[in-house]
Amino acid sequence: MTDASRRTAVPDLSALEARARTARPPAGDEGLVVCDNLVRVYRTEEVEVQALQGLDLLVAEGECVALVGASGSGKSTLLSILSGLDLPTAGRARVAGHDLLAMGRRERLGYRRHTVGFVWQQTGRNLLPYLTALENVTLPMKYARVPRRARGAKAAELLAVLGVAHCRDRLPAALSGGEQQRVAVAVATANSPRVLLADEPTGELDTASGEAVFAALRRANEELGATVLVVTHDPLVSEQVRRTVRIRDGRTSTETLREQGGAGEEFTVLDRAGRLQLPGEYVERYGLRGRVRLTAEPDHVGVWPDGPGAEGGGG
Ligand SMILES: Nc1ncnc2c1ncn2[C@@H]1O[C@H](COP(=O)(O)OP(=O)(O)OP(=O)(O)O)[C@@H](O)[C@H]1O
Repeated sequence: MTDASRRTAVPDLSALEARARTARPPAGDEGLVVCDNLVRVYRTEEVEVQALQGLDLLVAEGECVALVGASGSGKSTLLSILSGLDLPTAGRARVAGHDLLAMGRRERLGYRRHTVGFVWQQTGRNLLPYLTALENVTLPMKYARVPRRARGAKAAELLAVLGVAHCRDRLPAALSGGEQQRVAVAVATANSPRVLLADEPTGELDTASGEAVFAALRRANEELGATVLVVTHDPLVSEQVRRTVRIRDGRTSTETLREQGGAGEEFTVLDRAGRLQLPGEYVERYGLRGRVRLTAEPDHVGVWPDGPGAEGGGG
């Protein structure tokens, strides 16, 4: 088969682009967390910051996903939106059937109480300093009107599952940073949320404490059934989860999928409109600037630098 005939045997690029634009996953197979072209613009009097610039993300129920990316790439902004604390400027965000852009006050309160749990990086932000570990864990259940006896039993069980039963009657000030974060995971999972969000939960900890906190997040995922999204700069965390999503300039750019104990395979994310971000390393290596030439091959798409003799010069 000649190169030319090979090229005509596959759909041309505009057909592929049109197909990607209209592609929608079948109803009911959407994933527990769905972000579609999510935009968040912060406006102050002097500046406008586009923290999220059309971010797409699909997370299935039961996954444990690490979100990584350079400082300022939009990770915390995404987590704030998913937690129901912040509102996106445009796009679509659904979590467990809740439309995060359209929720009223009551639904938002219920969402934050029952559907999502949150662990912050700063240990002091997660726990009330004047309550013991056990009391901290029972508090969200009190707001959710769980009967008193059931609250105590569930809180004690959670602390045991997360390896901090010995901390139950101590105030946060009498706990190590790692213990405080594990108690924070217990607080965040007290009302059995479908989704547990954690923003750099091991960021302030030494390696051993970080490992213990990550083990607690894993337990929340594997034993308590929460879908976990964890923002992290910690390779210890990102290398131990099956799926790591990299955010670059307010968009999901690459994903690494890893089989247990194995090396990861990196994928680039294609959004629903057919757009993708080439890794900076490839852009540099092949001198890709401004316009590039695309070729539709039978089993792949080639990207070529524009310019004389470009095709065949490396793509
Ligand atoms: N309240 C705000 N007002 C204005 N700009 C903001 C606000 N919050 C975040 N930003 C900006 O939005 C962009 C994304 O910030 P974000 O905190 O989401 O990034 P990040 O990836 O979590 O960074 P880091 O890893 O440093 O925590 C940054 O440029 C930041 O300065």
